[in-house]
Amino acid sequence: MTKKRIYIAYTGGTIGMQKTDQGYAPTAGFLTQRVKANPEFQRPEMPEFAITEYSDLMDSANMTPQDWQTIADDIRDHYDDFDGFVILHGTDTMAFTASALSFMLEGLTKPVVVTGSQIPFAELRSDGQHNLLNALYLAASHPVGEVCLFFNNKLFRGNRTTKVHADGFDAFASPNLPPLLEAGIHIKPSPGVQALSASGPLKVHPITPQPIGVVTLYPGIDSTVIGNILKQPVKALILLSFGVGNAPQRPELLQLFQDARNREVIVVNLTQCLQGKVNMAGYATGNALSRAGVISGFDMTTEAALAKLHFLLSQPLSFQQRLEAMEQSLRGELSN
Ligand SMILES: NC(=O)C[C@H](N)C(=O)O
Repeated sequence: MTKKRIYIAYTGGTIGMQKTDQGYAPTAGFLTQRVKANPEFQRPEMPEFAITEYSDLMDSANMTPQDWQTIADDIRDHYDDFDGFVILHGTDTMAFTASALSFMLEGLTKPVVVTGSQIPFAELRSDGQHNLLNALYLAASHPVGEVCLFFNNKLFRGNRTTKVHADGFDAFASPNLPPLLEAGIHIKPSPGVQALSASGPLKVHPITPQPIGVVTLYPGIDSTVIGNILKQPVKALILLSFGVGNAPQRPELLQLFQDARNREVIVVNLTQCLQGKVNMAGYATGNALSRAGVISGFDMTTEAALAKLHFLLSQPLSFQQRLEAMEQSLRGELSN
């Protein structure tokens, strides 16, 4: 049987870092050489793979929407020649990149698995070898046609993930959707969780930087704080509200949201709780937001909503079309 071929795009992150005087930083050539020399990656059960190391290896804290575009274009350029894709990426903004790629890659029928590590590949007790080995193996043996994130034995839908641990191996969670697969002694799907199924062809959408505000509500927050964010040239605001989508019911605050809507600024309501979804019909304090033109983000993560807003604002759509798309599931990113 011919072996599957997987394309590895190495963008940077701790997985390939070495210690420097200023702390960990990526080093050109180092990870690629270590992976190729590691016999585990050459086992007969493993797929063939090719590694492309990006010229500007980065700590993912430095990633921008232009970098999301570079990765998406790279996948497009190699799409026909490979059976699946593994993106090696820093963990800090991995959930943002996985979310952005999910929107940019429409009609995906091959797996794109984003992974990385908390300890560099070359160090003692690194989770890098384990994560990369599993990501490669799953991309070849369990080919789901969607953008996933693999970390610590779980394959998640990428746009459902969030980084929840700064220094533990269990760094990612998918609070509102169980993992697609869990890799224990056996590799098992989660009951009731269906992978996405597109029929292709692949279409890569452009994404450009967009001015988007994010504000976390807190008791007694002054309306001018929010008013000032809305005064900037923002095109959208993510409101991280209380509970099922509640905010202080103050006339001047509600007026700010109404004015934003009239100026065609998208205001999306997400809950600041880790789990559960926005329901603005639940309480008068949430209902007032919806009457002021705030739309629901349901159970999207902040990362998914931020990436989706970038995506929608980068497409030639009307304000109304963007509002509607925000409240619909485009790539399995929300349940409404
Ligand atoms: N574990 C990591 O990869 C963290 C690193 N700062 C990054 O995001 O690139």
